[in-house]
Amino acid sequence: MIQVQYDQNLQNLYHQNNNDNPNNNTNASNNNNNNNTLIIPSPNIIQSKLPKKITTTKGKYSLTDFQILRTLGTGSFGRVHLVRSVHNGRFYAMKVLKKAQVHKMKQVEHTNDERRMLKLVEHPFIIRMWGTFQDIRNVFMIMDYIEGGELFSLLRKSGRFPNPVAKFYAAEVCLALEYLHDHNIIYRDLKPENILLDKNGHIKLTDFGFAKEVPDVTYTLCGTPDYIAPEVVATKAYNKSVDWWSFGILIFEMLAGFTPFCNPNPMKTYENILAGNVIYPSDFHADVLNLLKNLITADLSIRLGNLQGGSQDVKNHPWFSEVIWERLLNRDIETPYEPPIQSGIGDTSQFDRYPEEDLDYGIYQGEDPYASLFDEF
Ligand SMILES: Nc1ncnc2c1ncn2[C@@H]1O[C@H](COP(=O)(O)OP(=O)(O)OP(=O)(O)O)[C@@H](O)[C@H]1O
Repeated sequence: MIQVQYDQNLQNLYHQNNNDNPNNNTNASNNNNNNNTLIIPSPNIIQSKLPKKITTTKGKYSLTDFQILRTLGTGSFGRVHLVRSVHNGRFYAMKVLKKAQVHKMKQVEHTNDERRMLKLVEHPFIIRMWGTFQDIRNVFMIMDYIEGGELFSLLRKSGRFPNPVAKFYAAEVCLALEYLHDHNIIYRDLKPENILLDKNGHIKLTDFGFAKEVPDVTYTLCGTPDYIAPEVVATKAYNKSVDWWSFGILIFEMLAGFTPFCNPNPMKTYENILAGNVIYPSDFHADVLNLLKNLITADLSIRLGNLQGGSQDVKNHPWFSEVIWERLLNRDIETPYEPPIQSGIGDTSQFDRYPEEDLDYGIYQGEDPYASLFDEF
């Protein structure tokens, strides 16, 4: 395990004097008791809350605009490459999904959802997408290149994070989730692998492969076993509350170095989730213990984030009492860790090496049996 140096003081994140904090809710410790109203999902389909941007980047870019440099990560349906624009010399991440694989795994709808949502969301802690295109075999998404690597890698190198460091990352994730939920988007795949660190050490949520615009409830079983909420495992109707469950698992993992229901066999993991017994390490701070007990709970009438106060209940929890949310949102704070990278040169030192394979990109002639499925790309 490598010793990672953090700035644990995080002076800009926290108030020296709690009275200064406009968000400091002195009743915060009671928030679970006072607001324990379950938000009943509306049966009516409500209007999309996503911004109505008319700009479309379809057709604006093509493969010839980019030089492919190396693989940054692989996924179930393709891979993500570091690429360089031949026009402006800047680096981008290009996610490539194989149409045949996406179709075979019944992920066509999720892939179109991912494109649609990434095109529309705009938030400091969410990845930005610039454009998409396709050839006969693949669909391509061009995103900002986030040089600092995955939070997952930092966590594995560190073993676990000190309380203030975990709190910093959790607070930024909380703002990203709040934004998505305000726009009726459930993220559904929160985990350290999908949280990237930018060159300054701020988070960027990536991989919207399971994100969905859901005004009320949905049923699809998706996510990553260790992080899936019990109502999803039990194939019940669920809503945004599943992200707050995963948020609890994320905080637990950052502080403990492992997830609470982990088992090498995913079926056992699901059994553990349904049984719901969490053994908390004895060194967990009382505040975070209280927060986690109100996030990692199958009881939706007490799960924080799902109550009348929504995300505000989470932000007002005593564990977050020092956080100045406006400054955090403005990135006007010191981060606990700055990835050791040289900015602007496409430094990939924070990413694992993946075997490179022959690429079948850029073929436009021939039969494309999936052409009609990816119209928007
Ligand atoms: N914008 C980016 N900048 C830098 N690296 C990225 C970026 N997007 C993705 N990556 C890297 O590629 C990996 C895979 O990306 P992503 O999770 O989006 O692919 P996926 O095919 O949906 O994966 P999975 O099947 O695991 O869901 C990420 O974990 C990350 O390491």
